[in-house]
Formats: sequence, C-alpha cells, structure tokens
Amino acid sequence: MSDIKLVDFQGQPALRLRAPDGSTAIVLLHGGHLVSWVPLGQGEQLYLSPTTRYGAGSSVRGGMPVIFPQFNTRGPLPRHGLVRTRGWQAVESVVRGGHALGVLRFDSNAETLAIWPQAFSLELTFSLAGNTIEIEMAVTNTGETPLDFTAALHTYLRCNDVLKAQLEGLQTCAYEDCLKGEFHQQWGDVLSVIGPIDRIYRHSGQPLVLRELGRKLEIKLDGFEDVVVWNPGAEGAAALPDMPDADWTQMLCVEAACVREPITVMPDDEWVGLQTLSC
Ligand SMILES: O=P(O)(O)OC[C@H]1O[C@H](O)[C@H](O)[C@@H](O)[C@@H]1O
Repeated sequence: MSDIKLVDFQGQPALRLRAPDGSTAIVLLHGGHLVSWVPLGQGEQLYLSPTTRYGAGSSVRGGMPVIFPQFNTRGPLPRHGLVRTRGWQAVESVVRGGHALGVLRFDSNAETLAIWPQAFSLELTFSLAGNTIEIEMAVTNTGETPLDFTAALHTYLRCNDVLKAQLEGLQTCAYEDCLKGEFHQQWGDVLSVIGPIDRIYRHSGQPLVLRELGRKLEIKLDGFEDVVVWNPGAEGAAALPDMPDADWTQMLCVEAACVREPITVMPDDEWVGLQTLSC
C-alpha cells in the first residue's frame, strides 16, 4: 500500500522511510536530497553540515545532493545543474517485502526549460532494509531530441576522522586530479586523505570500501562509470560558508558519477544508475 507520510526536517518537508527492521532514511523534497541513513543497529552513515542552508534556491551541504544535467562547472548551466536547488515530488512510499521504498520525481518545467531547453523526467528510488540502502536514479528523455547529460549522486559519507580512514577499490583506476589539472593512475589499493582532494576516477566495476577503525562501508555502483572523491581540506572548508571549519575531517564524498563521458538518451528512452551502500 502506498502511503506517503511527510515529516518536517529542519523546517523542510521530507519523506521518512522506515523499514520493518527499524532502519531509517530521510529524503528532503527540496533537491530529492537524502539527508540521513541509519542502518539497522548502527549510527548515522552520512555527513550533514550543522550550518547548512535549507530551502528555495539553496543546496544542502551534506547528505546526497543530486547532480543533473551538468557536473560542477563543466558546461554553461549553474554549478552542479538544475535539480539540487529545486522542489521534487514524492510519488510513492511503501513497505514491501521487508523493504521501505520511496520514490521522488522531478520533471522539467517552465523554469528549467528557460535555462536548458530539454524535456526530461528524473526519478529517484530509495530502497532500504537492514544494513543496506539502494538508490536508483532514472533519467527519461521526454523530449524530441537526444538528451545529453552528466550526473552524480554526490554522497557525503560520515567519517569519525578522515585522516584515519581509507578508501579501497580504486587500484589501477585512471583519474583526473581536478586540483592539479593532471591525469594519473592509482597504483596502491588504499587511498588515504591527508588534505584537499578532488579527483574523478574511471570506475573499474569493483566495489569500493570506506574503512575506519571498527567500521566498514561498502559502495557498489551500476551504470555510473566514474567515481568522484572529494574533500575540501582545512582551507577549503574554512572558505565554505555552510560548513564548520573543522568538519572536513568528519566527511568524505565518494560520488557515483558520469562525468568524463556524457550519457546520451534518445527520445522516450531511459538511463538508469544504481548506488548501493552497505555496512
Ligand atoms: O560546493 P559544491 O557546489 O556543493 O561542490 C562541492 C564539490 O563537488 C564535487 O565533489 C566537485 O568535484 C568539487 O570540485 C566541488 O567542490
């Protein structure tokens, strides 16, 4: 049975999903933005800035911003595209087969068409149970010309201390170092963060693991060809107005992305990407 229950989160309407086993997630209608995921018997897995702004026109710092149809400033559109700063619609919320499921949709409208003349429909499906959350992003071309886009699920993973964390699974992957404007290949299996990092990796297909003392979080991607790894470091965080200066040690963005080669979807066709987090 579909039964959409909206809650208030920081003054914003949000969909709260609760699986029968007690694991929960909260998704803001603003931006279709996942702001919390608490798996069964564990603590919060996402970083959310305590000083972030909420509401019309702003983008929430933390959680999982949805980036579409342009990654960062790689094109003429506003940074990170059109949908993280706009209202979405909750279209389904249901408990089925032990899972809590929530679906949010964003359709192109007069406002987006005025900036980007391409009709589209985006659907995000969140599926939650036990120690796992699956997030599916579906892009449908509802226009009459081919739709080219870049996109990301810009996931801010919570860290106890990023300086003591490591990310595994990127061994041999080619990457673009966006801070240096250089291209390299990752040799070791383990990536440690010691300061600012902004890299776009070509994903090898193998799962990634964020490991900290007493904690292991696995990230699986399907359909997303790239992985962006971002942390602003101390100076970068100090320059962000919506994040406490010291909080860069509390997060690491590991983003399911399609950046290096845009995706093309033909009219009436659909592209689907999936990100699965388990711990
Ligand atoms: O500050 P934002 O617009 O949310 O962007 C935050 C970050 O997003 C991505 O990770 C990019 O690779 C970074 O270059 C950017 O700084």
